[in-house]
Amino acid sequence: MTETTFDVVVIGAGPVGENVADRVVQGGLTAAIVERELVGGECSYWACMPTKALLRDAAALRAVRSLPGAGAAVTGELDPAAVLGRRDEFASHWHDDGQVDWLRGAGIALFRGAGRLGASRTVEVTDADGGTIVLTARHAVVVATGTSAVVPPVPGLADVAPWTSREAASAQAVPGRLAVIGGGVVGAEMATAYSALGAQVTMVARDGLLPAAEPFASELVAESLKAQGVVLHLNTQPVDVRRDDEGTVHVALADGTDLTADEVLVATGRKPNTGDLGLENVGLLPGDWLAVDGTLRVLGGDGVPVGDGWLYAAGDVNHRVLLTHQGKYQARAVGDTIVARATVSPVDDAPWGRHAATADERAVPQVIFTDPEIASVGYTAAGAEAAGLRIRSVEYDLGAVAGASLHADGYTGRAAMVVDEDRHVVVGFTVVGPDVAELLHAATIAIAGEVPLDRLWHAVPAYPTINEVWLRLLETYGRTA
Ligand SMILES: Cc1cc2nc3c(=O)[nH]c(=O)nc-3n(C[C@H](O)[C@H](O)[C@H](O)COP(=O)(O)OP(=O)(O)OC[C@H]3O[C@@H](n4cnc5c(N)ncnc54)[C@H](O)[C@@H]3O)c2cc1C
Ligand SMILES: NC(=O)c1ccc[n+]([C@@H]2O[C@H](COP(=O)([O-])OP(=O)(O)OC[C@H]3O[C@@H](n4cnc5c(N)ncnc54)[C@H](O)[C@@H]3O)[C@@H](O)[C@H]2O)c1
Repeated sequence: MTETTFDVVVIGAGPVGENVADRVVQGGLTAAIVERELVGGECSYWACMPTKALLRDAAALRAVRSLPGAGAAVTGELDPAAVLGRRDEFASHWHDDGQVDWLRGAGIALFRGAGRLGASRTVEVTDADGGTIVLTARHAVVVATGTSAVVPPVPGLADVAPWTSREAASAQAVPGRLAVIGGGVVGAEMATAYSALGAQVTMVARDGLLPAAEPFASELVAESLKAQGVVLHLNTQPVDVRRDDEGTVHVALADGTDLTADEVLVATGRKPNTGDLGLENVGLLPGDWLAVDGTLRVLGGDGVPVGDGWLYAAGDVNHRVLLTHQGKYQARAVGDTIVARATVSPVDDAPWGRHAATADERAVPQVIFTDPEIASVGYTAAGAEAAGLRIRSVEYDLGAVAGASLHADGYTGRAAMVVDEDRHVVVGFTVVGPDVAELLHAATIAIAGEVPLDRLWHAVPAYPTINEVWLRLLETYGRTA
């Protein structure tokens, strides 16, 4: 007979659900995971990995072409079919056998089907044939069901079979003309990728390009996209969309412009996968984001944990941070918390404690893989001021750093360091430029470690690396002691 009672039941086998289940099993509990599509989730098949595979070849080509000797060795153009083929490998050809093997090896029971919350501590799983099974959790149910793309209610848009991030990540051919609606991270990365793959790309960015980034970083990406031939329509939005008999999509914008394209990508944000999760059975509204407390227990409308605190939510679905690495960080914290509570051990949920996901508020790193790349962690200057911090922000021209000028001819980039003037620690860092992604972790450590500025002077960057920008930023700020 199939076992149906486990210490922990996790709904959603994306990167976050997998890590929660693994963590509780490592802590000595039993775990089941419920998945309605592919084990590995959005990130593995339709988000992080395939989109970065779409971007990587063009980035490598740009790097080579920025050097006269190496550039002379490049005699051909990017091969889109080879790029798409390598992307297919990174998406495991949309098969999850490898991840299922990993679950088995980790001692996690997999139930394929859609999970719905039932009465206290139960999850009903409905498989593809309509069969159902009810799982019971002794200690906790964790919702890690992620998000889906939002398609805004623009007249005609839903009828033209628009691409969402899923189609952009998994397309088997490059369209001749691609219209991108949305100037956020998905829109900017996919405009970069498809433009390099040969599409004529038009972007509609209602709130400007990458509005959450430092303005100098967004501006450099906008300039670069334009230089690549991408047409940007900023601060306007589509008001009507239709596809004609020849298959061409017509997008009418609020400013009176009419665009034409072969495909239209909608990249206007995400909604939580909670519409059919049985939230009504625990007193919550279907379709809502799941609000959580400091240990990621789901809160009811009264701000009190649902039931006696048996329901948790981690990853995108709790709306804290929509990034894989941050969701996996939450997974480690929530997994350890569930084990601690199950074994009646102390829970350390004080800031930076083992069971608190404090970095979600203060030290979230992100790399946007545009050309140039934007790497940031913590606050932007505007974000810090909005949070009420007394800050000073200093900037430095990255092209003036010896390591950067060596890295590529005509290297263009910029960095900013946001300092909390009351505590003399770095609370934000942004760098934009070619190949800056791998620079980021030093800043993450400085912010999460709250390293005093005086001590940062003793963290000497090697010469001649791009990391010397740290020294230049400190010199621009000036010594405090
Ligand atoms: C195009 C794109 C590119 C991105 N690139 C990056 C990047 O480079 N770096 C980064 O850090 N983040 C990136 N992200 C964000 C990243 O994909 C998410 O933060 C991450 O996938 C969240 O993980 P998760 O486990 O919470 O949810 P998901 O990965 O969405 O997994 C949730 C899983 O739950 C399953 N599920 C949902 N409902 C049910 C149910 N009722 N029953 C059973 N199973 C269910 C789903 O099928 C899915 O497998 C990107 C996002 C997009 C859209
Ligand atoms: N490299 C990475 O880390 C990476 C890559 C891709 C996605 N992600 C994550 O995925 C999440 C989703 O990304 P996203 O780009 O879909 O969302 P987003 O929230 O970053 O951007 C959506 C954009 O769409 C615009 N918009 C909304 N409605 C619109 C309309 N009707 N017309 C025109 N524009 C409209 C908004 O102004 C906004 O700038 C992000 O939170 C991001 O963290 C991360």
